[in-house]
Amino acid sequence: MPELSNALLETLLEQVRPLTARGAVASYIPALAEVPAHALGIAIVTSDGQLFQAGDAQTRFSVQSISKVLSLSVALTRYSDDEIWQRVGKEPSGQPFNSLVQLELEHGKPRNPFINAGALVVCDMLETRLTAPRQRMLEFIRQLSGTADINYDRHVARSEYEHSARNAAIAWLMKSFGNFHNDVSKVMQTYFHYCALSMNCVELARSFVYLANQGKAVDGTTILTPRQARQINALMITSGMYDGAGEFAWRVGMPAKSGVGGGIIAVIPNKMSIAVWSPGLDAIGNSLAGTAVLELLSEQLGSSVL
Ligand SMILES: NC(=O)CC[C@H](N)C(=O)O
Repeated sequence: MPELSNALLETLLEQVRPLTARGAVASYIPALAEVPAHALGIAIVTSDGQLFQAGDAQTRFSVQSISKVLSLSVALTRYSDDEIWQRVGKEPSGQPFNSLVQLELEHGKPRNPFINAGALVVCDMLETRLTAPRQRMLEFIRQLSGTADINYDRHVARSEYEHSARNAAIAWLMKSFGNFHNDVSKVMQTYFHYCALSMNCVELARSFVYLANQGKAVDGTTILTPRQARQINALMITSGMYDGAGEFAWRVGMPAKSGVGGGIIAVIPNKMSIAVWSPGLDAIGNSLAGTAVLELLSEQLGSSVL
């Protein structure tokens, strides 16, 4: 296995760079379409704290659905397992991330916490038990990343709120089944702010080390139990890439979570956390070049979980 180095990561980025021209930047949230389409970055933080990076690893972008892992993690510290899993499932959806069809058929219980419906239920739970859920998330991510100036991109959050018909439909449908307890627009605002967290690859890779390190953050603090960290990794393998989870597992073989901002966070348990960013998306909404970099990396390292 080759040694990890910044030079190795540079080489991988150069190999996939042509793909940055092929993906489509998300435009259904207008503010997301304003990003530089050809950006490409990667950062790795190993479980013993080494950092490797290449390309646009220090440019912040909208983490979008990567935040669904963070909100679930906070929920796991405030709710018992039973309370969470009676309201949201653990199965892959096989459907687009913002689909309504399955939700109607399954009586308002989302398949998993990593599709929009599931994350909205998790935000609804946080709204019930936290006095200031937005502030709590900022404190959480600042602690995980060791970076005090991480913030929400209010322009992106507002843009999402102005184009929220589908998420609102999802939330109201769940409310009609009794699986949504708080005010819909209040919870959506929290959800959109979480999606609008603005972070770079280095900050993301550092933050998600807790999933590679059995629940312990970079600074050694316990965030989750080893069992909870393993369970989140399991959910990421089966549902982190939406209806592309099977293809992604086949190509890359790592637990991962994508966002329509073009970021992907991936984990090799007990070894490292990896953040990649390239805004061009495939038809499912996963970063095209980002997936390709992770595929090359897993081949190069000969190391994945599968
Ligand atoms: N896949 C994503 O990143 C989707 C998140 C986005 N904020 C939405 O709700 O549609």
